[in-house]
Amino acid sequence: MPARCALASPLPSTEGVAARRAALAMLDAVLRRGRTLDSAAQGSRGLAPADQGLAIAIAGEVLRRLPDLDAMIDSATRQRLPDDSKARMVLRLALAQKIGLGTPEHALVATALPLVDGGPRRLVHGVLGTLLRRGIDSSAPPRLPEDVEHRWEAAWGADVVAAARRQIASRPALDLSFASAEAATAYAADHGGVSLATRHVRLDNAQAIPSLAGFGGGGWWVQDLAASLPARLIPADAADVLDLCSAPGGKAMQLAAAGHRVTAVDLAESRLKRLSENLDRTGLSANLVAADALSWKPGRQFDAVLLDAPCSATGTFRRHSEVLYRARPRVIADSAALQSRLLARAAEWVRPGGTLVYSVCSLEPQEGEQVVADFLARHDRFQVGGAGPQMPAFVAATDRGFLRILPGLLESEGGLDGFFAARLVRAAD
Ligand SMILES: C[S@@+](CC[C@H](N)C(=O)[O-])C[C@H]1O[C@@H](n2cnc3c(N)ncnc32)[C@H](O)[C@@H]1O
Repeated sequence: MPARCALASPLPSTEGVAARRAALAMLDAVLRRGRTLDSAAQGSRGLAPADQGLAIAIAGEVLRRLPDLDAMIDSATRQRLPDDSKARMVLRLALAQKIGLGTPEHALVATALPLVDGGPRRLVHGVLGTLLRRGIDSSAPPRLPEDVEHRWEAAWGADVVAAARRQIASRPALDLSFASAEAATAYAADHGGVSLATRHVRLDNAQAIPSLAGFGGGGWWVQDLAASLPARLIPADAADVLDLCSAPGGKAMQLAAAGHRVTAVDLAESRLKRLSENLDRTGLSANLVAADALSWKPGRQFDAVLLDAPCSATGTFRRHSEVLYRARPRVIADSAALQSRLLARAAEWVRPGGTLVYSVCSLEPQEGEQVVADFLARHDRFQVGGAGPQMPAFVAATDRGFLRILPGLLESEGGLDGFFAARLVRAAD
């Protein structure tokens, strides 16, 4: 039997309320105003670090479990609460803490009710009490939003959707990319990590990144293993490489560490500043250019061009679950249109016989396979080049020669972000 909640006497303390209030503000910014959780969290910088961390954790749990939380709430109300009503938001917050953070029931009630003071306090109290008394079964992995499940099932099949549900429920491992292969192997051995590819180490720990061994030394940077794959498509002998849409620079650092001469272009000055700081920390170098890739003219062609285009980022749904709510069909279509323009532009800077790599951290075929298929239909001097010799063995090219990383791959090792990449080779003149 589930424990009964002492609903008649919620704790009088306001301890923990500030964190919940901040979580509420973050969710409002994300769900109503389309912000990312990272940027919404900037608004709570005045909080004590522990409270801010708790607020982000609670908001993250809500975003991971929203469809299930809403189904629970709807099962306990006679009239459906509007999606953006405060009562629904506060109930989501409380239930997510119960399921995802194991918060005791008396603390849930005590921290939920002050959030609706002067508002629907009785309603929230009643619904929460009903649900807690009924008992919350969270044994099944969370469902993704219905439209996303339909879209991904049509594109990738039911098994991939089931794997995505399992992935969103679990905390992703931390992947580090290293400047040197030897350093990665030694780090994995010394710090209990696993190396799943050259220059890669996966750590299964939740330490803050700056407190990890070697952070100050700059021998590594944080980069999901899937995000490290596109740079591995650049041929080792390409001396002069253009990295378009480069910031914050995970791929630029890989390229610089592999010995390529890198020109890194990005539109956003603030993000280029982060790239510059990342290069400083790692002791790597690249020529940085703040420019719009759609209009910038480099004045020469390159041995290889990497275009890691802006996208819906739905492949990062494990760590940034809000992407599932932002990636509406219109957003995906607009994004695909921009990607097509950027890819056509990038192709102009590839020398005859050179390589063009296109990538997106998206699970939408419209932004991956479709963009490249449309490009190839209009650019007969480019052909698909396949996975190439630097790819880890667990990655196989698809029938069309593309790389497509889906939920379920390496699941027992902790999985990867969803990703798409294609290596295109320009015919020699
Ligand atoms: C997916 S992120 C790139 C991540 C980066 N390649 C890395 O490995 O860290 C996309 C980047 O494209 C940049 N961007 C968007 N539109 C652009 C444009 N028209 N020209 C240049 N950069 C652009 C954004 O500022 C953003 O930094």
